[in-house]
Amino acid sequence: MNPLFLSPEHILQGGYFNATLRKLQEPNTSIEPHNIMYPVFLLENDEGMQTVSSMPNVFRYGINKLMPALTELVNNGLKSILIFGIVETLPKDAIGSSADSVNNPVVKALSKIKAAFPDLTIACDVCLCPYTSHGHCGVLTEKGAIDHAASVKRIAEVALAYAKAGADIVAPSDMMDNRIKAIKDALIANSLQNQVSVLSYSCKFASSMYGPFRDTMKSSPMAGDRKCYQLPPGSAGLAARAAARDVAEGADFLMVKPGLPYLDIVRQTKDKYPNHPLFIYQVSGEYAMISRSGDENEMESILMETLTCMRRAGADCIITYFAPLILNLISKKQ
Ligand SMILES: NCc1[nH]cc(CCC(=O)O)c1CC(=O)O
Ligand SMILES: [Zn+2]
Ligand SMILES: [Zn+2]
Repeated sequence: MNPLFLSPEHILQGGYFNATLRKLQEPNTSIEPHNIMYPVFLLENDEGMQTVSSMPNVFRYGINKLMPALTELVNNGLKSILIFGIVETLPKDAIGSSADSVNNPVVKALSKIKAAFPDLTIACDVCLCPYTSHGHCGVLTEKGAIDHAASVKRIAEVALAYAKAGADIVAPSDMMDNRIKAIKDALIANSLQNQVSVLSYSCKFASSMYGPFRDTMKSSPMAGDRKCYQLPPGSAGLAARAAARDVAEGADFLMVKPGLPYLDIVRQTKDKYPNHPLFIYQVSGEYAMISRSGDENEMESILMETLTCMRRAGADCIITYFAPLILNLISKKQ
C-alpha cells in the first residue's frame, strides 16, 4: 500500500514530465513546412510593391518583386503558395472577365513561378469578386440575386484557365453551389484531372474577420453582403452538408475558414472525412488579432500554440500570412 494513497491510474503527470514525453502526448500536431501554405497577393504592375496598411508585414507584389521574395522563402522551406490576383487598370465588369483574361496577373505569372520553383506547389484562389464591378463572388441576375448557372459556368472557366496556365491546385472560394463538379468536369474534358487538384473552400463562413483582406484586394461588395452564399457562422449543419456535397462532387481537399473560432467545424469535418486532407484558412482578421498580441516573444508563442491547436482539431495544412515567420521559427528550432 503506498503511504500517500495515490491511485496509479489517476496520476497523469508521470507521463509528461519532459519535452520528449510531451511531444509523444501531442500526436499529429507538429508544424512542418508542408503543413503551411502562404497566400500571395499579385499585382498587375510587374514592378509594383505595396504595403498593406491593415496587415503588417504583408505586401502586394508585382511578379518581378515576388520572385526574389519567393526565392528567400523557398530556400527557407516554403512548400506551397495560394495566389490572389489584384487588378488596378484591367476592367471590372458584371461577369468578372478579367479573372481569366490573357492579361490577368495570375494567368501571366504562373509559368514564370513554375519554371523558377519547380518544387513549389502553386494554388490559385478562384473567385469573381476581385474582378466584378459589383464585387460579388458570382454573377448576378437583374434583381441582384445570384445567377446560379452563370456563376458556376464562370467559376469553372476561371479555374480551367488557371489550370491550363500551370496551377497545381485550383481553390474556388466563391461558395456557389455545385461548382466543384463543374470544375472537375472541365478538368476532365481537358485531360487535366490528374495534374490539377481541387481545394474546395467547402466550409466558408460569412465572417466579419475578412475585413483586412477586402481592403487588400479592393474586393468588398458594392452593395449587400455575402450572407446568401457564405455560411451562417452558427450553422454546423450547413457546414456538414457543404462538406458532404463537395466530397460527393470530387473535391480533393476540404477547408474550414476562418480557423480559430471554427475548430469545432474542423473536428466535425475531419471525423467525417478522415481521408480528405483538411485545410484551415487563418484569415486576415485572425492575422490582425494575433499580430497585435503582446510583445514579439509572446506573439510568437500565441501563434505557435494556435497552429498546434488547429492541428489537434484535425487540420493538415494551415493557410497563413504568418508563413514567413513560421518558417523562421521552425528552422530556429532545429
Ligand atoms: N472570395 C473571397 C475571399 N477569398 C479569400 C477571402 C478571405 C481571406 C482573408 O480574410 O484572409 C475571401 C473573403 C471574402 O471577401 O469573402
Ligand atoms: Zn469572392
Ligand atoms: Zn477568394
